[in-house]
Amino acid sequence: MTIIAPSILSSDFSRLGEEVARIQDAGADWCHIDVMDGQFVPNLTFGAPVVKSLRKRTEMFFDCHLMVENPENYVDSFAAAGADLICVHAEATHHLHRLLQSIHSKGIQAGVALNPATPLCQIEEILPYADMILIMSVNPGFGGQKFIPTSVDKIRRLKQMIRERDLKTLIEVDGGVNGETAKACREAGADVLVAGSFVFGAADMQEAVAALR
Ligand SMILES: O=C(CO)[C@H](O)[C@H](O)COP(=O)(O)O
Ligand SMILES: [Fe+2]
Repeated sequence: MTIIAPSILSSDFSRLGEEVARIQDAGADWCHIDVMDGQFVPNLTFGAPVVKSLRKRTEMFFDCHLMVENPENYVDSFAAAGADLICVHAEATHHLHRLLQSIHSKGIQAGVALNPATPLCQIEEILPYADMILIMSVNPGFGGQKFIPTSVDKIRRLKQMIRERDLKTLIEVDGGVNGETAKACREAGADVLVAGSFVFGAADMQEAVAALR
Protein backbone atom coordinates (compact mmCIF):
# COMPACT_ATOMS: atom_id res chain seq x y z
CA MET A 1 0.00 0.00 0.00
CA THR A 2 1.42 3.38 -1.01
CA ILE A 3 2.05 5.84 1.83
CA ILE A 4 0.59 9.28 1.09
CA ALA A 5 2.47 12.19 2.67
CA PRO A 6 0.96 15.63 1.95
CA SER A 7 3.44 18.49 2.28
CA ILE A 8 2.25 21.31 4.52
CA LEU A 9 4.44 23.66 2.48
CA SER A 10 1.31 24.40 0.43
CA SER A 11 -0.98 24.80 3.44
CA ASP A 12 -2.28 27.98 5.07
CA PHE A 13 0.51 28.77 7.55
CA SER A 14 -1.81 30.98 9.60
CA ARG A 15 -3.71 27.87 10.72
CA LEU A 16 -1.16 25.10 10.51
CA GLY A 17 -2.67 22.92 13.24
CA GLU A 18 -6.03 22.76 11.47
CA GLU A 19 -4.32 22.04 8.15
CA VAL A 20 -2.55 19.00 9.64
CA ALA A 21 -5.88 17.80 11.07
CA ARG A 22 -7.42 18.28 7.61
CA ILE A 23 -4.86 16.02 5.85
CA GLN A 24 -5.34 13.39 8.53
CA ASP A 25 -9.13 13.50 8.08
CA ALA A 26 -8.64 13.23 4.31
CA GLY A 27 -6.95 9.83 4.81
CA ALA A 28 -3.28 10.80 4.49
CA ASP A 29 -0.73 8.58 6.23
CA TRP A 30 2.21 10.89 6.94
CA CYS A 31 2.66 14.63 7.33
CA HIS A 32 5.62 15.89 5.23
CA ILE A 33 7.35 18.88 6.79
CA ASP A 34 9.67 20.88 4.52
CA VAL A 35 12.41 22.60 6.48
CA MET A 36 14.35 25.20 4.46
CA ASP A 37 17.20 27.37 5.72
CA GLY A 38 17.68 29.94 2.94
CA GLN A 39 21.18 28.49 2.35
CA PHE A 40 20.85 24.98 0.97
CA VAL A 41 17.76 26.22 -0.89
CA PRO A 42 16.71 29.80 -1.67
CA ASN A 43 13.69 29.81 0.65
CA LEU A 44 12.86 29.80 4.36
CA THR A 45 10.13 27.82 6.11
CA PHE A 46 9.84 26.43 9.63
CA GLY A 47 12.08 25.10 12.36
CA ALA A 48 11.83 22.67 15.28
CA PRO A 49 9.58 24.94 17.44
CA VAL A 50 6.84 24.65 14.80
CA VAL A 51 7.19 20.86 14.79
CA LYS A 52 6.99 20.87 18.59
CA SER A 53 3.75 22.87 18.52
CA LEU A 54 2.19 20.62 15.88
CA ARG A 55 3.19 17.53 17.84
CA LYS A 56 0.91 18.65 20.68
CA ARG A 57 -2.06 18.51 18.30
CA THR A 58 -1.57 15.19 16.49
CA GLU A 59 0.04 11.78 16.67
CA MET A 60 0.48 11.70 12.90
CA PHE A 61 3.84 10.45 11.55
CA PHE A 62 6.08 13.50 11.01
CA ASP A 63 8.33 13.09 7.96
CA CYS A 64 10.82 15.96 8.28
CA HIS A 65 12.61 16.84 5.05
CA LEU A 66 15.63 18.93 6.00
CA MET A 67 16.76 21.15 3.12
CA VAL A 68 19.49 22.75 5.22
CA GLU A 69 23.27 23.12 5.29
CA ASN A 70 24.99 21.36 8.20
CA PRO A 71 22.01 19.10 8.97
CA GLU A 72 23.99 17.52 11.84
CA ASN A 73 23.27 20.68 13.85
CA TYR A 74 19.50 20.05 13.79
CA VAL A 75 19.10 16.36 14.68
CA ASP A 76 18.74 16.92 18.44
CA SER A 77 16.16 19.69 18.17
CA PHE A 78 13.98 17.99 15.54
CA ALA A 79 14.08 14.65 17.34
CA ALA A 80 13.14 16.34 20.64
CA ALA A 81 10.35 18.26 18.86
CA GLY A 82 8.69 15.02 17.77
CA ALA A 83 10.01 14.10 14.32
CA ASP A 84 9.42 10.42 13.44
CA LEU A 85 11.78 10.50 10.48
CA ILE A 86 14.53 12.95 9.63
CA CYS A 87 15.58 13.03 6.00
CA VAL A 88 18.84 14.80 5.15
CA HIS A 89 20.30 15.69 1.77
CA ALA A 90 23.35 13.71 0.64
CA GLU A 91 24.63 16.97 -0.89
CA ALA A 92 24.50 18.81 2.45
CA THR A 93 26.94 16.77 4.54
CA HIS A 94 30.43 15.24 4.32
CA HIS A 95 29.64 12.55 6.92
CA LEU A 96 26.41 10.87 5.92
CA HIS A 97 27.07 7.61 7.75
CA ARG A 98 27.78 9.38 11.04
CA LEU A 99 24.70 11.56 10.54
CA LEU A 100 22.38 8.58 10.02
CA GLN A 101 23.86 6.96 13.12
CA SER A 102 23.14 10.13 15.07
CA ILE A 103 19.50 10.19 13.85
CA HIS A 104 19.04 6.50 14.72
CA SER A 105 20.51 7.09 18.18
CA LYS A 106 17.41 9.23 18.86
CA GLY A 107 15.19 6.20 18.23
CA ILE A 108 13.73 7.59 15.01
CA GLN A 109 14.04 6.76 11.30
CA ALA A 110 16.65 8.23 8.97
CA GLY A 111 16.26 9.10 5.30
CA VAL A 112 18.60 10.40 2.60
CA ALA A 113 17.38 12.80 -0.11
CA LEU A 114 18.93 13.25 -3.55
CA ASN A 115 18.57 16.33 -5.73
CA PRO A 116 17.58 15.70 -9.36
CA ALA A 117 21.20 16.09 -10.55
CA THR A 118 22.69 13.76 -7.93
CA PRO A 119 23.32 10.24 -9.25
CA LEU A 120 22.23 7.09 -7.43
CA CYS A 121 25.86 5.93 -7.04
CA GLN A 122 26.12 8.63 -4.36
CA ILE A 123 24.03 6.51 -1.95
CA GLU A 124 25.29 3.05 -2.90
CA GLU A 125 27.34 2.64 0.29
CA ILE A 126 24.77 4.20 2.62
CA LEU A 127 21.78 2.22 1.33
CA PRO A 128 21.92 -0.51 4.03
CA TYR A 129 21.84 2.18 6.75
CA ALA A 130 18.94 4.28 5.47
CA ASP A 131 15.27 3.61 6.19
CA MET A 132 14.24 5.68 3.19
CA ILE A 133 15.70 7.31 0.08
CA LEU A 134 13.93 10.45 -1.14
CA ILE A 135 14.13 11.06 -4.87
CA MET A 136 13.58 14.77 -5.52
CA SER A 137 11.54 15.09 -8.71
CA VAL A 138 11.91 18.90 -8.74
CA ASN A 139 14.79 21.11 -7.65
CA PRO A 140 14.17 21.66 -3.93
CA GLY A 141 13.07 25.01 -2.53
CA PHE A 142 9.54 25.62 -3.74
CA GLY A 143 6.17 23.93 -4.08
CA GLY A 144 4.12 23.89 -7.27
CA GLN A 145 6.92 23.02 -9.72
CA LYS A 146 6.70 20.67 -12.68
CA PHE A 147 7.69 17.00 -12.22
CA ILE A 148 11.03 16.15 -13.91
CA PRO A 149 10.15 13.12 -16.10
CA THR A 150 13.56 11.36 -15.83
CA SER A 151 12.80 10.88 -12.11
CA VAL A 152 10.67 7.86 -13.02
CA ASP A 153 13.63 5.94 -14.40
CA LYS A 154 15.70 6.97 -11.37
CA ILE A 155 13.04 5.43 -9.09
CA ARG A 156 13.05 2.26 -11.20
CA ARG A 157 16.84 1.94 -10.96
CA LEU A 158 16.79 2.59 -7.23
CA LYS A 159 14.14 -0.09 -6.74
CA GLN A 160 16.42 -2.50 -8.59
CA MET A 161 19.38 -1.58 -6.32
CA ILE A 162 17.23 -2.19 -3.22
CA ARG A 163 15.95 -5.54 -4.50
CA GLU A 164 19.44 -6.74 -5.49
CA ARG A 165 20.63 -6.07 -1.94
CA ASP A 166 17.54 -7.66 -0.38
CA LEU A 167 16.80 -4.49 1.61
CA LYS A 168 13.52 -3.01 2.83
CA THR A 169 14.44 0.66 2.18
CA LEU A 170 11.44 2.81 1.28
CA ILE A 171 11.50 5.02 -1.81
CA GLU A 172 9.88 8.43 -1.42
CA VAL A 173 9.21 10.82 -4.31
CA ASP A 174 8.81 14.55 -3.77
CA GLY A 175 7.93 17.35 -6.17
CA GLY A 176 5.28 17.81 -8.83
CA VAL A 177 3.40 14.68 -7.77
CA ASN A 178 -0.23 14.67 -8.94
CA GLY A 179 -2.78 12.08 -10.08
CA GLU A 180 -0.86 11.38 -13.29
CA THR A 181 2.76 11.48 -12.16
CA ALA A 182 1.81 9.48 -9.04
CA LYS A 183 0.78 6.53 -11.23
CA ALA A 184 4.14 6.48 -13.02
CA CYS A 185 5.99 6.74 -9.69
CA ARG A 186 3.99 3.91 -8.11
CA GLU A 187 4.57 1.68 -11.13
CA ALA A 188 8.32 2.42 -11.00
CA GLY A 189 8.43 1.30 -7.34
CA ALA A 190 7.79 4.34 -5.15
CA ASP A 191 6.49 3.54 -1.65
CA VAL A 192 5.87 7.07 -0.34
CA LEU A 193 4.37 9.92 -2.38
CA VAL A 194 4.73 13.51 -1.21
CA ALA A 195 2.31 16.06 -2.66
CA GLY A 196 1.80 19.66 -1.66
CA SER A 197 -0.02 21.76 -4.24
CA PHE A 198 -2.02 18.82 -5.60
CA VAL A 199 -3.49 18.01 -2.17
CA PHE A 200 -3.92 21.54 -0.78
CA GLY A 201 -5.11 22.94 -4.11
CA ALA A 202 -7.81 20.28 -4.51
CA ALA A 203 -11.48 21.13 -4.05
CA ASP A 204 -11.90 17.75 -2.34
CA MET A 205 -8.83 16.75 -0.34
CA GLN A 206 -10.07 13.23 0.34
CA GLU A 207 -10.47 12.66 -3.42
CA ALA A 208 -6.95 13.99 -4.06
CA VAL A 209 -5.43 11.61 -1.48
CA ALA A 210 -7.40 8.70 -2.99
CA ALA A 211 -6.23 9.67 -6.50
CA LEU A 212 -2.60 9.56 -5.39
CA ARG A 213 -3.06 6.16 -3.79
O1 LIG B 1 10.45 19.46 -0.82
C1 LIG B 1 9.66 20.16 -1.41
C2 LIG B 1 10.14 21.34 -2.20
O2 LIG B 1 11.49 21.48 -2.03
C3 LIG B 1 8.17 19.89 -1.33
O3 LIG B 1 7.95 18.78 -0.49
C4 LIG B 1 7.53 19.64 -2.68
O4 LIG B 1 7.88 20.57 -3.63
C5 LIG B 1 6.04 19.50 -2.56
O5 LIG B 1 5.35 20.45 -3.29
P1 LIG B 1 4.59 20.14 -4.67
O6 LIG B 1 3.85 18.84 -4.50
O7 LIG B 1 3.68 21.31 -4.83
O8 LIG B 1 5.63 20.03 -5.75
FE1 LIG C 1 9.81 17.93 0.63
